Amino acid sequence: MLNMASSLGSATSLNTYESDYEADPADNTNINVVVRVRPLNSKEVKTGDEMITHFPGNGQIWLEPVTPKEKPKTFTYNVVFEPEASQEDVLNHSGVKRLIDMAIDGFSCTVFCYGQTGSGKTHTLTGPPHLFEKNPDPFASEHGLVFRSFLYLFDQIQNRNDFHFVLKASFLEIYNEKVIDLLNTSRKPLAVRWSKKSRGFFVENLFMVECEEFDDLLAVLEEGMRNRAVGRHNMNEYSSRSHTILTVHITSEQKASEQGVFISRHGKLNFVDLAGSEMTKKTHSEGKTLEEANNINKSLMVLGYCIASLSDLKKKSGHIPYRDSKLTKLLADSLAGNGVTLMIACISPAKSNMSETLNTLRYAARAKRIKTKPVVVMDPREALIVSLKREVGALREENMQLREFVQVGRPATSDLERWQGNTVTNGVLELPEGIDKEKLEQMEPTQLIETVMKFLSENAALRQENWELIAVRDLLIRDQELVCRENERLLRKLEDVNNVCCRSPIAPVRLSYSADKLAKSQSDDEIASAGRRDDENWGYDATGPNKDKAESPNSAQQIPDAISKELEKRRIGKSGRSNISESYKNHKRNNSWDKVGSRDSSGGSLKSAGSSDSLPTVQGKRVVPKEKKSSGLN
Ligand SMILES: Nc1ncnc2c1ncn2[C@@H]1O[C@H](COP(=O)(O)OP(=O)(O)OP(=O)(O)O)[C@@H](O)[C@H]1O
Repeated sequence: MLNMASSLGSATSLNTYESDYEADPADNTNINVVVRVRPLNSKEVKTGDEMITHFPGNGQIWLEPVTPKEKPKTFTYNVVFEPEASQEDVLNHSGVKRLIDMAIDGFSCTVFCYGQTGSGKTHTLTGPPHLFEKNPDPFASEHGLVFRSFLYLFDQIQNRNDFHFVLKASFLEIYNEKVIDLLNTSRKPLAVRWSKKSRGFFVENLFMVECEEFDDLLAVLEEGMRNRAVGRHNMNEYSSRSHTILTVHITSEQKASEQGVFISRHGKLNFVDLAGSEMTKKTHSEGKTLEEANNINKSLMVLGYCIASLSDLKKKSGHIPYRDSKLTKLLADSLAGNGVTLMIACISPAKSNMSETLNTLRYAARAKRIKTKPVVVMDPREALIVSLKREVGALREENMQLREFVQVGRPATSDLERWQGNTVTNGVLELPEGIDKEKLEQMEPTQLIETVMKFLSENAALRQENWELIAVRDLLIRDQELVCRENERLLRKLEDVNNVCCRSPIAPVRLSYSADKLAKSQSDDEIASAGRRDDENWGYDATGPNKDKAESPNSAQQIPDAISKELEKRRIGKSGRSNISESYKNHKRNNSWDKVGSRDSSGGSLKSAGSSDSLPTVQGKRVVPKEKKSSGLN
């Protein structure tokens, strides 16, 4: 494979290309441009034409200067395919596989071949025309990118078991500025119209063939290839006299819920074989061929203007003359819209074609600067609801985490199921019970607005609830810090008291035990329980002197004042804790959480959170989560 290594094998050019494709498709993406150089043809070899193309690697190509005074002209692209590159190399290294993957995911993708007449555009896309005559051999090594892409497409589709795919194909040509359906033998010109809905041009009444199997797609390719306009001129035996667009529409449906709700995406894969620009003097065109050549050159010129304007940032916001030709109308979306585009610039290596080759390389360099903004094609209503549901899902997740943090408890299982049943998994909308996709499509605009409004208000309510929960969480954190500080202070004091008591002859030895115990208790809960133990030890009830103190060896009267004071303070600490419980009681909720708390007797329930089923106060304000408003779609 002669110089393949220097271009294809050069990791930089390939890696650069592939990393471009791996970028987030939602970001602006440049049109990817690769160059394919055909070998010298027999005529050129016979006339002793020289090769002027050189391949230094890294996606570079340079052309020998015609005169010694001139400098060599160097261009850089994503990949350069040298004359020895095979059809399989083009499939594997042009980035077309990535394009097919994206089309399956719902993007609109286009591969187009550009170049002078006889430079190898048709050869690259479909292979030589004889492949489609009589009984085509499906295993011929000359099959081009389209055939190989179909195989790859079917392979990929078969690997995606969770999707249901519907493939439809159309094949048209633009011949002398008329759009002809290549799958309809009547050859009646079709109109190109603007669709308000899709905000793009489309061909009216274009025949679409549903393709269940690979053979169906192949049949479309063969039929179109047989019907397209081909002519003969001085530079090409089988010269395409028209631009052709073969489109595979890929509709994927993914099951989104057990209720039989599906989310559908509409990807598209266009293969555009442009007719070659020609110098009529060189091709010796006349009569019909001359008229064809003029039309071809005119539409390519408009395409050139569009590409030049789109690649120039200053002009991009201005007028782009898409409407000046049928070709640019139909390619508008691929060039600057929501699509992903790959341009294969085909060139001849011969010195005799130097000026055309230079033109093609300049054209390609300009196209490389164009950015598109790929988006997945989805029903706008579905897309809006998917994004709202995703937001609701995120808020609910946050809400649950916050509830757990403030120990309010998880929502009831039934609530959880209801929520989870309506979340968005892997970008897929799970529509609520009772609403199916068909219903959604039939919804009146007012009904749809109502639905969206419900989602919005639910989002707002959840957000509000989350804010309140955050406030409660912060309060609890502050409270916990205070209790900890109080703890430490008490421990220090108790140690002091212990020291004093140890020195005193009336001090009970057990005090040091209490102090040790307390030193171990870090949390406020432990303080409370340690307090109880001490109280028992001392025969002292936290709420007052023990009734049975007479029976106790350590009556209240025996407690030194300092210790009594400390214990009193401890009750303050305890009451600090119980203040929170009190405020929980004060703010008993009247929403579904109540039920959760009362129903759930496990660790996360309201009861376990301070033996109360109410919420705390924040700066004297009641913190009561808004009663959960159901959107009706949950
Ligand atoms: N990479 C290649 N390897 C071998 N032969 C090639 C290659 N590219 C082109 N050819 C041959 O060169 C000739 C012209 O190619 P092709 O018809 O594909 O050119 P084209 O650019 O489509 O021309 P036109 O614009 O006139 O339709 C064909 O015979 C084709 O088989």
